[in-house]
Amino acid sequence: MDAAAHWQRYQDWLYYHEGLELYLDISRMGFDDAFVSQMQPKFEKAFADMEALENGAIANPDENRMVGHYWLRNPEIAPRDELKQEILENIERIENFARKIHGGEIHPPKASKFTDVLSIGIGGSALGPQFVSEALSPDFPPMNLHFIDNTDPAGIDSLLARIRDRLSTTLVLVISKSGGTPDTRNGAIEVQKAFEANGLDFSGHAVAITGHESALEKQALSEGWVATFPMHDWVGGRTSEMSAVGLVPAALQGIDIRALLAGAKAMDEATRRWELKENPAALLALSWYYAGNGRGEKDMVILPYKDSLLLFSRYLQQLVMESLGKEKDLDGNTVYQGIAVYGNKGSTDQHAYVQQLREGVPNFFATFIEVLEERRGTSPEVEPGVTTGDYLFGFLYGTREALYENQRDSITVTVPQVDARTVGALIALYDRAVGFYASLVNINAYHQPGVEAGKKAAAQVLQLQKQVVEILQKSAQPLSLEELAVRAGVGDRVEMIYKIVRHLDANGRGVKIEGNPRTPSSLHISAR
Ligand SMILES: O=P(O)(O)OC[C@H]1O[C@](O)(CO)[C@@H](O)[C@@H]1O
Repeated sequence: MDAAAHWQRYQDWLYYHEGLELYLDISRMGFDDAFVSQMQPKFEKAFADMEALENGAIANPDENRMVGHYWLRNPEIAPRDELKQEILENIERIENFARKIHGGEIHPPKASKFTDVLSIGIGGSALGPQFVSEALSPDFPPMNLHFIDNTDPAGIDSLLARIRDRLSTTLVLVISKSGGTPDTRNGAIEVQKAFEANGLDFSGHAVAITGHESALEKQALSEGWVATFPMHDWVGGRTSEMSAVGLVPAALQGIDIRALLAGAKAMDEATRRWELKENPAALLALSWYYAGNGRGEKDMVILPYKDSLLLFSRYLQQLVMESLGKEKDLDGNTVYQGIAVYGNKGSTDQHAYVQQLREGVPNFFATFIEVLEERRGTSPEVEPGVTTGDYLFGFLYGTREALYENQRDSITVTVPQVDARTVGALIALYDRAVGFYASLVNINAYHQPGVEAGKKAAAQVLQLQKQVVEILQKSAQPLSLEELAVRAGVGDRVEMIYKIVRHLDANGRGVKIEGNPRTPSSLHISAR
């Protein structure tokens, strides 16, 4: 294609949202008109599916649930009046809560004001708040926000060490839709113990954001925690940023949650259009389908050229991969769907993996995110007539060109600046695109059956660990791994038994291993 044809294609496919001043350019994806015509009927179905979903259909058939995150930013479209009222009241409650916390009206038991927020949650109960905080936190926020998003003891220690001096003025958010996720529960228990060890009453510091009647809600109510906020069963974890899950931490950090919701609402309106070219989420889904032949054959590399959008790829990783990574389609056929997502930020990645993107295995398509505003205020020159922002801009378009020259396709999303409205719009753009893509490939985007397998297997490992400890404590002499496995009734799982005793030994947990680690079969295991 020559330069004039490129320019024409750019104009033919350019999407622009006037209110949001957002551009979407898919002209560097190599599809042709025949492909678009062939996709048209699939899109008719995707638009119809989405309309039904927004109207309250059971869009998540496996869990028999409505999918209502779109109502959160536009309560007017909620299918029932009581839902609408509840959403509106919650937003007000969250704003009032943040105001009272900031003003000291709600304060810690032993101090006049909360200074810090510690958010404990994982997956959808962490990634949205982390992304939004990184993108939008003011330089000097009214409260510092910290996260525990793993059951990693060293990670918890490190965080607690950093806030030790301010524990007495730290507000703890425990965020879990199910209220039973072990990682989150463990974090909460350890933090509660840290409070107690410092003579502090945890319940006077703790807030629960969780589903109705979950174990977490019951605990919060019975222990008299500072507050509880609801997470509705019609909001999925990975699309919960605009529920209390995202809004409470954001409001506490001083982020304009009304603007976040307004940006998402404006994008939702745009992505309700049935004309493919007028619907940015449909254009994204079309591009993804084209890139990977509707089978996820190419990975999605997300490259925001802006430090504050660093966590966007991590946020999208869960949104896209947990939603689209499915073994079965809606008719029960085995399809192994999904799109792998990774990314970091430009131009930093230019000095890391862009080498492979340009010259290596062509198994991806890139998405550049461009922010027009360099910074608030003017930029000094680093060379005559050139700013650091010019370099960032040059690197983005240079990389886009270099990739295209080597037959690597890309999408470019351009936003005017990073603010609450644009971030809300970006979140809404991608969650709608995921919904459309799921319809195109006929899968349920709103469940995550695969996650359960790992959780069940982990529970079995912990059960086996208890058994191993008991057997060793009762045994008069050291046992070999094979003997231990047989006594535990799992003669075929010697390797797992080995991993368990090695873990216990390494952590001084009452197990001793003697012998040469190079030949595990020769080892002798005993209770310490
Ligand atoms: O909010 P919860 O119930 O603790 O779940 C956390 C995350 O765990 C998952 O269920 C996967 O294990 C995600 O879908 C979810 O976002």
